[in-house]
Amino acid sequence: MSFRIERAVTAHVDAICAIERTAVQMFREHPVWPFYKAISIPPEQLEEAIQRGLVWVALDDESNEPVGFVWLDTEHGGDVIGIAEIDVLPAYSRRGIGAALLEHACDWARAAGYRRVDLGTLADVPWNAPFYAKHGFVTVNKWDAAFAYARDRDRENGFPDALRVFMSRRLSLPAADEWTVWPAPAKLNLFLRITGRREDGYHELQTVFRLLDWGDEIRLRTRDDGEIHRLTGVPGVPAETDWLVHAATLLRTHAGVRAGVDIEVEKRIPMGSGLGGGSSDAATALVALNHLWKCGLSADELAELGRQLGADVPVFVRGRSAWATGIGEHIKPITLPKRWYAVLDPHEHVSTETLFQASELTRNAPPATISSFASGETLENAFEPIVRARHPRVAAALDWLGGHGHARLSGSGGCVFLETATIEQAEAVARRCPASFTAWVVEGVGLSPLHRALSRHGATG
Ligand SMILES: C[C@@](CO)(OP(=O)(O)O)[C@H](O)COP(=O)(O)OP(=O)(O)OC[C@H]1O[C@@H](n2ccc(N)nc2=O)[C@H](O)[C@@H]1O
Ligand SMILES: Nc1ncnc2c1ncn2[C@@H]1O[C@H](COP(=O)(O)OP(=O)(O)O)[C@@H](O)[C@H]1O
Repeated sequence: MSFRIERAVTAHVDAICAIERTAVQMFREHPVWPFYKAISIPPEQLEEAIQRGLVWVALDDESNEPVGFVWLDTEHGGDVIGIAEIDVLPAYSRRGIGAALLEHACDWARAAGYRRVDLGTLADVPWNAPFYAKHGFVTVNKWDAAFAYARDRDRENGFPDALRVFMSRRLSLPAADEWTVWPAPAKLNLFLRITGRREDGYHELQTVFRLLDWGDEIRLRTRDDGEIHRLTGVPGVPAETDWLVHAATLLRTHAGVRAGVDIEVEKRIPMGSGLGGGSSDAATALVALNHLWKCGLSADELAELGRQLGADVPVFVRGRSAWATGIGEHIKPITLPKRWYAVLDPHEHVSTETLFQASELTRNAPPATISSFASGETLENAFEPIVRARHPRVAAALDWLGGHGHARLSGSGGCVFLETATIEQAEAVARRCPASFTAWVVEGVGLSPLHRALSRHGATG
């Protein structure tokens, strides 16, 4: 039997839950059984982890069905990542599938700049602690402050503490000629008002950019020959027009760099959706390559290069949820409460340029204030009436979501969203989403995942 490891997709959720249910039967005779019997993987949490690219499956090459999986957990924070779960169907054990999954996850974590992988397991089960020990994990003092988070979670779950052992494996940073992995987060515009038009046709606006803990994944590997190659790309976007390539080329020229780069992208942010995917990809290329190529450009210089690429690029370069004015380039970081979002994709490409040209667009709105936004008084999006009139599918998505709370359009659309105070509320809305739309749940963040990655990779900027 041969197998391959791939990123899990939403369609794998049921199979993964079934693998876990089958694998747990191996503990029937173990004192931990009453606990394991009572809990199982929450499918919604698994789906969110899959959408964030944190789950991989081992697929049987013949059946193409998952026979094992590994799930990483970023809750530890800083440069530490956790293994939330790893399971292989008992019928497929002793074929190296578990080891391959473990190595795959550790390789990804290393490329993403993580310096340590932690896990909690059972000391006395041969396929638990001894298996991890064979793969470079060492048992740590479980009372160490670094494991307080894991101990708390065990306590919340009622896991019998005496059976638990925590293990860690150190990871080295990728060498200069190895692949590195960088996030390109999406954004939502929590409101958008147009206050004027400049002589060059660009519009003066006010908006709040909320960065999300979800987005595209960019892989970069520097080259000595100065060439910029996009190896896997954005469907429907040729390399010559890809913002990633534009950003890399602009930085290389501006900073007089001799090196080049290989680029791969895993596109998750729908294009032309108002979630800023192209702009964020460009910002990630600028910020990550500034580090990898050792250009030494300041955040101001990078943001200015970003502005030359597009109005939305600077906020992603700065990496903070922000109040923005000008054409979107004057950015003031803003502290927003912890919130989740149910985001709906009506599968409608909306042209930003066409909307900005619409005759019915309100271009002379009075300026709003941060306090009018914070009080909930200013939450409108100037594009919404026009998008509603021109794009019935987006209107239908707004109407459906509006049945659950205050539905909003992001940027020029077509994605729409609803803000909630708890993850469960967002999940409850996403669960009921009609099949004609795609819904998912994302968390808003203050600091961009790109900048967290930059710190992990040892940069200060
Ligand atoms: C509407 C917003 C809100 O965040 O986002 P999206 O819906 O695109 O995500 C942005 O303002 C979009 O920014 P971005 O997508 O970077 O715009 P650009 O590529 O610079 O410009 C695309 C076109 O939109 C128009 N444009 C853009 C920004 C702006 N402040 N005034 C404009 O008039 C210009 O006609 C330009 O030709
Ligand atoms: N790396 C990229 N990712 C997404 N879109 C890109 C990229 N490079 C170029 N584009 C082009 O930019 C257009 C706008 O993309 P995007 O930023 O996703 O939308 P929006 O501005 O609505 O948030 C796409 O339709 C696509 O043609």
